[in-house]
Amino acid sequence: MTENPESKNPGPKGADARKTALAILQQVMDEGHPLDEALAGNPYLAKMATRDRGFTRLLIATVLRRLGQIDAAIDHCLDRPLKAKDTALRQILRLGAAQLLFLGTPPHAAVNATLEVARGPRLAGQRGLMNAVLRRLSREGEALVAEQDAARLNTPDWLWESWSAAYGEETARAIALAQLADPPLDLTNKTEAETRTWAIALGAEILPGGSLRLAGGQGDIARLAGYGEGAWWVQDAAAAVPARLLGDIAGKDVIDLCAAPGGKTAQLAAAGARVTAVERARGRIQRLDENLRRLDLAATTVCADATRWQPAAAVDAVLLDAPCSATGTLRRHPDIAYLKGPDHITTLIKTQDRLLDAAVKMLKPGGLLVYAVCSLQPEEGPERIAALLARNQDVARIPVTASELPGMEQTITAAGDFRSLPCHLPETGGLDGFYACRLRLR
Ligand SMILES: C[S@@+](CC[C@H](N)C(=O)[O-])C[C@H]1O[C@@H](n2cnc3c(N)ncnc32)[C@H](O)[C@@H]1O
Repeated sequence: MTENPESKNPGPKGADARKTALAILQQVMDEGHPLDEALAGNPYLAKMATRDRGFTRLLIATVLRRLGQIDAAIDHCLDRPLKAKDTALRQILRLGAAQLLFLGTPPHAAVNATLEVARGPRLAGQRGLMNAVLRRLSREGEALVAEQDAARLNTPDWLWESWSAAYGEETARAIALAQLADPPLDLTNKTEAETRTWAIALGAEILPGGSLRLAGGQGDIARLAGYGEGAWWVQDAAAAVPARLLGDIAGKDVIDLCAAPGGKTAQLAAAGARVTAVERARGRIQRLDENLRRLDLAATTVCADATRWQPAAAVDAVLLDAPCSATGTLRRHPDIAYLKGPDHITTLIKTQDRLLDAAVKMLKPGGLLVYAVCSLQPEEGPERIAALLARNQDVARIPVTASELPGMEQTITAAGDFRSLPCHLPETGGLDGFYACRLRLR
């Protein structure tokens, strides 16, 4: 097959993984549930053998990541378009196509197991069509895929247009292609001095910035060396940068706004700050507390809306990791491309502005604020900062310098902000798309 990052994967023998994949895909694509929630809420997935669970997840992720290519290939094999009401037929064909075109599943296994999913009276009349399309894909699929523009087809128009305008079409293409790959697993060490020790124990690569990188698909991370000891936590290498931009915070009072599940809270606490972590979602605060307990790190946690909450006294620094569209994390959350859209951004930027105004009010004179989002959309990043600087002359940007991010210099913008792209550090497996800006209250 052409330019496939996925390895040959025959999948399990029975149709159970495919049936589970179908149920989850329908929840996401037909009912609009976030993929993480659909995965977590599925009663069969947790009971599957590790290998079958891995295959099910990969199958769903491949359909979502390669949706444009898959749909174009299916449409090519149809004499007339599917009816809008034939949603189950469409999803089953997508699952079959993902196996045939991208997962290297042997054709007879992919076709037979996919048809098995369609057993039962409801889809009985459509099995002939499914069989014909899947068999045609197994014959012509490789040539079809070779002709396709993967970057453009798999990127919805709203993202393509936004990325092309913000970064240029060549970079938009590189971003789109980088988002197709299964992401690596990055870890942040609790103690910088132990980075090499844990890199050796885990067989991990040390990235610029100090994150440890393992291949993706590790399964249960609690089985990895160091988890039980609380030596590290999972955090993309780009997500680890914003907290570092606060510099030496040992002994300082730092507020972490929008804190759960606590990757950045852990960084701040491990750096020796007195941390107050503010999070609106009670369930997520519990997760944050559990994470800190495992890591043996301390922070004061507050369940509150950060746009209204104020500390008893102004602090030295605030880290605001604002809620955002998360379009920088499509390789981990490929559902976002289809569940979010420009309307969401319009709503999110109002919250981001309110959070920024609240965060500035928490600072002592001379205090630092780092604003971060895991979004590639300029409206949620530099445009929010431009708007803040225009309405509040008491804050000024403190540009990030190359000496602060050795080996990651390409992530520093002309204005001195941090802007990572999924196509950065390609030789090591890319980065999540993050934006961060550092400001000081005069
Ligand atoms: C991007 S996530 C934060 C990730 C976290 N900083 C980390 O590093 O692990 C955004 C978080 O903001 C929370 N949130 C959204 N709006 C909020 C608000 N108005 N006040 C406090 N928390 C909020 C969400 O519940 C979510 O947990």
